[in-house]
Amino acid sequence: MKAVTLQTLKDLKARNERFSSLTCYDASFAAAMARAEVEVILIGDSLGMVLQGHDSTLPVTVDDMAYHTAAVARTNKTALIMADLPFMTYATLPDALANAATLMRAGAHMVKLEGGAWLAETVAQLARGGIPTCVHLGLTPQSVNVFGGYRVQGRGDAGERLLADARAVVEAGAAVLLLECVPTDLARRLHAECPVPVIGIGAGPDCDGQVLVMHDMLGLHNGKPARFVKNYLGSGDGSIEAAFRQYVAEVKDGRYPAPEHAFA
Ligand SMILES: Nc1nc(=O)c2c([nH]1)NC[C@@H]1CN(c3ccc(C(=O)N[C@@H](CCC(=O)O)C(=O)O)cc3)CN21
Ligand SMILES: CC(C)C(=O)C(=O)O
Ligand SMILES: [Mg+2]
Repeated sequence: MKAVTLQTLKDLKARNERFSSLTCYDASFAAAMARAEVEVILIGDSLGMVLQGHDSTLPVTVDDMAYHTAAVARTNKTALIMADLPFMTYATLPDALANAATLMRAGAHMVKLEGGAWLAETVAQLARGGIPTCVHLGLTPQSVNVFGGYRVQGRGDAGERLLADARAVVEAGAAVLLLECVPTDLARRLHAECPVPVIGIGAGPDCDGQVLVMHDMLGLHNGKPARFVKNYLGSGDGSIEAAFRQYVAEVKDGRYPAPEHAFA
């Protein structure tokens, strides 16, 4: 696969073609994802839960994120590499710029931030400084204590507010949007009007890309998996690489996500 850039994602969107994304935190899995041609790798702050064993993403630091981003970037030279800015590391503009720079130096090609319209100035300043952003909307796990749990977001009036947030950050220069755990109809409406690529997780099929936490799609989770999770281990020859390949194929041909992976 040729190296994936933001332009690649724009070209795929223009042709209404789907692309795949998985979280990844280390060099060996990153190499397998290169072989399986996963287009976008996310070094997610979910590493606080799946690697470190915390019960939320809040304890994760920029140094944690830089360590895992560097490991991934050493062995995967083809995916577009996106890294999460962790909890409270972009609450002020100077912090956002300095912390995003740390992740870019570690090997990220773009950073992801959770929030809405209030991020507009941050997104604009990062873009001016040469750092593309993905804005994560809907179920933003860094706000789990505000939500009171990991629950579907954007039902009813909250859906209109989410659309307004999306418009504000795109206007400010967000390069990509990520929609987590929102009703399929809301994702469809946003996707229909959005000029930049939209990645979904638990947002139904009408997104440009899909993302899953790697551990989830390999069947490793503590307790009940979220509705959007599909286990790909056991695909093909049973290897981890075959699981990645099957996921990529199913995202591209629309078999994933099926209605049972989405919220009506
Ligand atoms: N392993 C893992 N997978 C993830 O997808 C993930 C993490 N960790 N850590 C950070 C966040 C937390 N996320 C979560 C966690 C739980 C649900 C969940 O259980 N959702 C319910 C929604 C119930 C409802 O409101 O109707 C579900 O049934 O899917 C969703 C996303 C997504 N992220
Ligand atoms: C669930 C995805 C979108 C994420 O932000 C993460 O893995 O941290
Ligand atoms: Mg995250």
